[in-house]
Amino acid sequence: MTMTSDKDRVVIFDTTLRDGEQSPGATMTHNEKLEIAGLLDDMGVDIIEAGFPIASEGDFNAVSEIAKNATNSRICGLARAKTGDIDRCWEAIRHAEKNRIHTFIGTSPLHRAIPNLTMDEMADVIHKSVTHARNLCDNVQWSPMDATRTEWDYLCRVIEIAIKAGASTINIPDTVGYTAPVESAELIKRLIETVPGADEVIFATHCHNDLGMATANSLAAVAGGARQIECTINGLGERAGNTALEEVVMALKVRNDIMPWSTGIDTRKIMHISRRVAAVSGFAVQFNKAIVGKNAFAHESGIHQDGMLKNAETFEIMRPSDVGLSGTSLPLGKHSGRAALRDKLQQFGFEVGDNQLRDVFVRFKELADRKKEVFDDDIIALMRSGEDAENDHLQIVSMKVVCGTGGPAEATIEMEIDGQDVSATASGDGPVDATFKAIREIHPNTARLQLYQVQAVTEGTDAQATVSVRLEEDGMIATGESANTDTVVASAKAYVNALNRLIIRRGKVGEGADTREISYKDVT
Ligand SMILES: CC(=O)SCCNC(=O)CCNC(=O)[C@H](O)C(C)(C)COP(=O)(O)OP(=O)(O)OC[C@H]1O[C@@H](n2cnc3c(N)ncnc32)[C@H](O)[C@@H]1OP(=O)(O)O
Ligand SMILES: CC(C)C(=O)C(=O)O
Repeated sequence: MTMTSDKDRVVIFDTTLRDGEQSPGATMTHNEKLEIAGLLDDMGVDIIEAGFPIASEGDFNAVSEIAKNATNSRICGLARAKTGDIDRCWEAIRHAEKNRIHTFIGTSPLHRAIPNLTMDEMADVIHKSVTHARNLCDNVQWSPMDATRTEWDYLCRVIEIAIKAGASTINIPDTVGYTAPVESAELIKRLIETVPGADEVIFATHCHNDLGMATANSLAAVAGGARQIECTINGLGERAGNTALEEVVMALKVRNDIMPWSTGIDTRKIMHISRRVAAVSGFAVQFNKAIVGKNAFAHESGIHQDGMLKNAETFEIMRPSDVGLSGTSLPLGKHSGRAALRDKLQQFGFEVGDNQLRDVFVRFKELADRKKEVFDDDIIALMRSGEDAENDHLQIVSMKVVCGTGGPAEATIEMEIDGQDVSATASGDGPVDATFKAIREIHPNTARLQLYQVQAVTEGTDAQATVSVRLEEDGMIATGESANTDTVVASAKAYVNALNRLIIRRGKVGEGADTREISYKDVT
């Protein structure tokens, strides 16, 4: 058993509802915020930054209600270095069992220029604002916004002022995602070594992902001595986003050997909250997003699928169940191999021998070359359309259909009949009618079309259509089915499948049952 002391514990501060909501277009409704806050509370987030109460009535109401409902998490509100902001924030969070005022001001030269304050004037504002917050709430966090572009001496000076005024958490924001891991670790380490009183407070890291380094910078800051990570679900946040909660939490769990710090997060709740945040914010998660992306536990290529079927550790460093997924997914596609195909067929109850597998695999690859993704239904349709294929009397070699406005459709079909190539061209009322007429020219018959049915079995414009055809001849019924991304091709194959079965039936009715001469047209 691993023993964890307080100094090894990393506090998770989630700001999905504040910085996350600042993403253009990510605004959440009151009830959605309450729902997400409930999920954060339930998954073990230590501190929820629920909003910026001065920003609007809506924000104030949401923060207030979240504060009243919280059961485990500490509820925090953001406030500028202004008495009015801080008072409003306190009003919203005061009913929480555990609360925090987070007040901030931009300390870098660029940000000092905005309110046009000298270094001394800003130092005074910081002293007054933190003191005011501390008089209201016994848990105050202070942030020098744009800390990573603030002069070293000034940064040390203002942090010391905030600590002396009563802040118990000092957050070091990399507001514009400018820092890099080595620098991030070094900055926190030097601040803790240099600033008087630093060892009595918790240092936090708040990173943005403008250069794609937010997760790395946050973990480096922890290595440097920070013990609070500010983050959001799915990495939602201003511009390129904030540090993703799921990434830092899982990194600390999976690589605890080199990053021996723990969090209180129940990681099995990650996937659910990720999906809910994506749904309510309208920000879909990119497919290849670490931990929560659709492909994070999916393997399409044959070598990987084969490895996964033999030992999941070959290509996965964490178990899907660790993040709340029921399992790995092995979607079939053009890069898949026989091992995964056989496994998928077995799941559907198809036990195939090596020869049949070889045959299905060839047709599967043909399909995968035409389709982006091969769905389960595609595989079932593929198996159905392949039944009896070896005994087929009539086989389509190629077909070309021209249709559109301004004239009847025309179909040219080339078929192989007992090793002989034959072709015919026919026109008809639409592409399917022309196709069936061309087939009838090649293989004349009196079979009546009883049923023609098209069904899209998979999604999208490249969906496979399954076509069913039922023929009746002298009281004998034969059905054929085929699936293809091209509905007309599926129709032709289904029709030919039905004819093939009819031919077999004719043979079975009795010797000489099929007395009609089958005339084939030679290829010209
Ligand atoms: C890096 C971050 O994420 S910081 C948080 C950013 N989040 C937000 O801004 C979302 C919520 N904000 C809002 O709803 C609005 O900006 C409000 C209500 C806070 C303020 O609205 P307005 O009064 O209309 O001001 P506006 O947004 O145009 O400008 C911000 C003002 O705050 C001042 N300001 C900015 N940061 C601070 C600070 N930490 N302390 C004191 N004043 C500040 C600016 O100098 C500017 O002042 P001015 O109006 O005297 O020029
Ligand atoms: C308010 C602060 C912490 C912030 O969001 C930032 O600097 O990015």
